[in-house]
Amino acid sequence: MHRASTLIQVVSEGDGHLQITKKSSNVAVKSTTTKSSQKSIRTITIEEVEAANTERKPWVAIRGKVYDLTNLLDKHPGGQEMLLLAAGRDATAMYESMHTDKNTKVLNKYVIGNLKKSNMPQFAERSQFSIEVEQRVLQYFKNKGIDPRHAPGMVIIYTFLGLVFAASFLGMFSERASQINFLLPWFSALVMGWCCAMMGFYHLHDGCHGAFSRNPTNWSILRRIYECLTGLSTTVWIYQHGFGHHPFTNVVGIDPDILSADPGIMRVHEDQPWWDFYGLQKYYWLPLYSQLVLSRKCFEWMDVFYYRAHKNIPINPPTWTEMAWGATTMSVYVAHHFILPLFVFKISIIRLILLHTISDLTWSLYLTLIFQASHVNDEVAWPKPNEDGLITADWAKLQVEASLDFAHDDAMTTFLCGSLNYQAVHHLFPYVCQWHYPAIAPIVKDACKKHGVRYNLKDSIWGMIGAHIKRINLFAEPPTLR
Ligand code: HEM
Repeated sequence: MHRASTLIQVVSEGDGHLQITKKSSNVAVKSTTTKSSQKSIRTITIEEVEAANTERKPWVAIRGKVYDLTNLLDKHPGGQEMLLLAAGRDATAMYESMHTDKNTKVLNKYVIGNLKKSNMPQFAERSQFSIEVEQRVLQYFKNKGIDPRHAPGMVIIYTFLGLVFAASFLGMFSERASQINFLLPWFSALVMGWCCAMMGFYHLHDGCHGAFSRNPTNWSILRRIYECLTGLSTTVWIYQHGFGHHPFTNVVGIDPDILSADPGIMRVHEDQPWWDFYGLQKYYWLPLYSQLVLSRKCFEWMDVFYYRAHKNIPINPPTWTEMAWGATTMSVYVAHHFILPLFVFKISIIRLILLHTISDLTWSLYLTLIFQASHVNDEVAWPKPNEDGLITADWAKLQVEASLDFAHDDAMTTFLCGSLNYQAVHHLFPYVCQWHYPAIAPIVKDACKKHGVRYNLKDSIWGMIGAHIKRINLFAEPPTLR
């Protein structure tokens, strides 16, 4: 949960003095101190932090301070890999959404300086709502005597999806399946697409958020299973989703999950300038959503190895371990997705391409509709930083208000959406296992009611999809006509 303290910006002055500016939601206090009175503190630029993004020099900036994580690498309870992915950037919002004050006390041992100026938006001080909702949710787990990540029942779902994958794979490619019914391989391709989307909600989501058990090895196992079976990179997903979308939900031009670049593929917010082709978005959004998986399969490894960035998010140089994992999981994927069907099951290349296409289209549409619709609609908030890069509301409030929940208490919808119908709860507590969302949602809703935070909720999934289509159609009109 969010652990914001007073914002501190330290700006080095040419005369050897440090100018320290403290900002809170209501006050701005200025004080000046000399370098000699703060011997260990030096001013570090964001460019220096960005260059320190490797195992040999892993720095990170959080709330105006810069930390050297070298001595934390082997001790981090969340594992070395996660720290190395986060290094070389201002990771304030991501760090605060996953850690507590207790963790920050440990982190303070590694401070090496003050950040001159961040290049990422900063959120306002923590509100009473943020403090209370966290305390009450953690108290719930304390009363139950369980860790928020503890949910052994998830293994049943992971295994079930693995079995569906195996069955649909055989249905798509084995000779026996087409002998049973000539339509069976095509139906199996649809099931395979659904299953891959579901593995995105379960294996990928839980593994990358570290939301299943406290053991980073288990997170890694989930990630590698997903990569082997689907051919997609979980590393890119951690950058896009974990370091981009979650900390900066719905911030136009910053949240990489929302199609809001200029010129972007779609226009979903008034701050995006108008281009004539947006007039056609009410026709092309569906085909656009349907190609997501294919384009990711084709291009995302280039983001890691060639561009070293995914949209606006810099990607760190991959470690040897990461490269070895990438090579292994991709080999497994190519072996079972292409070599086995072509050379063992002896199906034609055209048939292989058609079956994969059906599977990928189903997968893309299922996944994209759910994650786009729950953030892109008229009901949610669209936080906007001011000229100083400050977002004046607190992070926790905006996480709730920038999400649209749907179909609470419908267990089947919860299963089919990987609990993302509890989107606000997921955003507030990304490290809590999804198994617990239905139980903690009433606590969150009650805290929202008490503190006047808007909780957006639709009765059914169709209500949410309807709200999404309405927004797409609205922004397909030139601004002057609306
Ligand atoms: C900016 C990047 C990060 C920094 C600087 C950081 C730092 C820390 C620190 C200092 C601690 C306390 C260590 C201790 O008590 O000895 C901690 C704990 C932890 N971190 Fe991180 N971390 C980062 C990213 C992550 C990520 C991306 C994850 C997982 C996805 C993660 C998962 C954890 C977990 C599970 C704990 C234990 C929490 C607990 O005490 O209950 N961390 N981290």
